[in-house]
Amino acid sequence: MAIAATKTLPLTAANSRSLSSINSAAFNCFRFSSLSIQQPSTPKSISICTDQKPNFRVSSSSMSVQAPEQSSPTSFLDHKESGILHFVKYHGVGNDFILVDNRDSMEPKITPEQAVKLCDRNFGIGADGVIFAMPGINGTDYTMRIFNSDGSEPEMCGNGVRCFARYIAELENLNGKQSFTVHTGAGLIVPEIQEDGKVKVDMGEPILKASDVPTKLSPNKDQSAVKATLSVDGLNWNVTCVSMGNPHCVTFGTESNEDLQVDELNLAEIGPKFEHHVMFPARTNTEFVQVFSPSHLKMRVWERGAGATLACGTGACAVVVAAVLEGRAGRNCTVDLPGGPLDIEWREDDNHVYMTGPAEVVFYGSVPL
Ligand SMILES: N[C@@H](CCC[C@H](N)C(=O)O)C(=O)O
Repeated sequence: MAIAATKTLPLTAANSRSLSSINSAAFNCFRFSSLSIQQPSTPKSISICTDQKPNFRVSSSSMSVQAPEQSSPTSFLDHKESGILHFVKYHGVGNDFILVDNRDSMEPKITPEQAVKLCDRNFGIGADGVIFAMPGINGTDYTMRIFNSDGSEPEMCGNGVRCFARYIAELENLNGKQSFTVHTGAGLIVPEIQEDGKVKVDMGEPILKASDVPTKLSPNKDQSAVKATLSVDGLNWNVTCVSMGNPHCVTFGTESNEDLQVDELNLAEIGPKFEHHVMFPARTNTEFVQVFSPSHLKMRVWERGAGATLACGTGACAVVVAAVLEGRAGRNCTVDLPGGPLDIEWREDDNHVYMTGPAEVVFYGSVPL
């Protein structure tokens, strides 16, 4: 698949609509030729583009740059040529997604096969998944659907829904409203954009009933699979299975080694053995966890349909639920992931899990389909 415009294409201020009001990401703006894209500057080099004051800078001496023009009212996000997919790439602590404006249809603009190609890190844009912003159903403001990088469709994505919230805030004038409702395969999810730009998400209640996670592991008396034994290649792992709408298998260690050193794990070798284990009929995401203190955990993740990623939001939620159920941590934790930390609270009064973390634009682009 030919990528027409990705990270390297020229930029225009015409596409800089309302960025300053919606996030802290800094953008350098360029204009030459008819192709357009925005690209974040280095984090310390702040150049915010607004419709009022276009501000152009060039990072490469080989680029030919025209004088700044007044921004047109047409946004980059409003372009709708047929056969071209406009997207914005976001990441949430390193878990990266291609966001697609699908608000005019309940049919995803690309197929799972196209998603696999776009997610390819060598031959495509590169991402852990593709997320579609769709019209709301059942009285919700929006619907979020996602394809994993292998083309499978999960029920939910925690880092993805934070990116989704920031994307919606960029696409629409929310009139000061910072919170909205999102229908997902995991039910109702409610993100709220905070003043510092981070997004706090009501992730709903965890599902603990083993058959609903789903896992075939023998359930405890209360139907949960907490501190169950999972045999992988002759090694007995202690696992707790939690669904946050999507399935998670959380482990703090094996029978012979209760305290994992997560950096020592060969994820690429053991991850797929958990993902495709016969005990998980819908496959599973797996979190390997190290406990620093009752409020500070560290995890690495092998995701269903995406492999080793830098972060998993639903996974971090499942980890805190499992840690509480196993008596290893309290209900408020910081979870360190390879891409950065997330704050997770499993609230006692409503049984909901709340996740707080960042979501950032990486770049804007277009690709022929
Ligand atoms: N990274 C996501 C989870 C994405 C879905 C997952 N791979 C699955 O198949 O369940 C997150 O941040 O939650």
